[in-house]
Amino acid sequence: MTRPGSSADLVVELEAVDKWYGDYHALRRVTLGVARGERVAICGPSGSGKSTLIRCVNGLERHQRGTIRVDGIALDAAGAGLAAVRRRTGMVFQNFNLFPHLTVLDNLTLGPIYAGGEPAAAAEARALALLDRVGIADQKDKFPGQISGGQQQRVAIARALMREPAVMLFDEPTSSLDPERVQEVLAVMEELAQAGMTMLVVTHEMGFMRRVADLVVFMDQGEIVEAAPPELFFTAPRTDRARAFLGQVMHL
Ligand SMILES: Nc1ncnc2c1ncn2[C@@H]1O[C@H](COP(=O)(O)OP(=O)(O)OP(=O)(O)O)[C@@H](O)[C@H]1O
Repeated sequence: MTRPGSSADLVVELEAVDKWYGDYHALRRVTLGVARGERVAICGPSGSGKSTLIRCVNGLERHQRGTIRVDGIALDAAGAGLAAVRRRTGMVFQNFNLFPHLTVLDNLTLGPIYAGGEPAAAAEARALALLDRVGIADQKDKFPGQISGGQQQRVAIARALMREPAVMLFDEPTSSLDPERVQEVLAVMEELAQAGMTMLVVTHEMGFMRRVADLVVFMDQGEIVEAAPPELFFTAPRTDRARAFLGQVMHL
C-alpha cells in the first residue's frame, strides 16, 4: 500500500519525486511505496507518466527532485547508486528488447558471464532452469526472430530474473502482443506473483490487476490521483478523473 513514513519493509520507495523533460512536468510530487512481496499495478491515460515513473525507479530516466530508494539504496537526482539499483531491478519492456543476433540461451547468459563474471557453466544452468520455469527451455537455441512475441517476452522475463532482482518492473509487457499471446505472458507473471516476487507493473490488463494486484495506482497528468486495492478502485473510484478513465477502458 502507499504508506509514506510507515515502517513496512519497502523495496521501492518514492518520496515527493518530480521529473521534467525540458519544461514539461512529467512527474509531480509522486510518493509511493512497494513492500516486499507486494504487487502494485499502475494504470492511467496515455501520457500520464506511467512509463516515466517506472523508468525512474531503475534510473533509465533521472528524476530532478525527491528521493527514490530501491532495496534501501538511494538513487539520488545526480545518479549515485545507479549501478547498485540496476543490479537489484529486473526490467521487462513492451518491445522485449532482446539481442536479435544471440540465441535465447545466450540472451540470458551474456550479462552474467561478461558483465557479472559468473562462470559460464553456472550461468547456463541458471538460465536453463529459468527458461524451464517460463515454459520455453525447448527454444533455447533459437534466435528471437524465430519465436513468437509471447515467447520472446517470456525470454525477456527469464533474462530479467537472471539478476535475482529484489523487484521486477514491467512496462506494458503485453501491449505489443497479438491477443492470443497475451495470456501466456500474464500466466508467467501470475506465477511470479504467487512465488512472492515484488512487482511494479504498468498495465492496461484489468483482469490481471483484479486477480494479482494488491494495490492499483491511478495516474493522470504526472500525479498519483488514487491508490487503492483493486476491489475498491474498480467498484468505487473516488475521483471524477478515475471514473472517466474507467468509463473509457471498461466501456461502463
Ligand atoms: N524523452 C522524453 N522527452 C520529452 N518528453 C517525454 C519523453 N518521454 C516522455 N515524454 C512525455 O512525458 C509524458 C509522460 O510520458 P510517459 O511515457 O511516461 O506516459 P505513459 O503514461 O507511460 O503513456 P503511454 O500509456 O502512452 O505509454 C508524455 O507527455 C510524453 O510525451
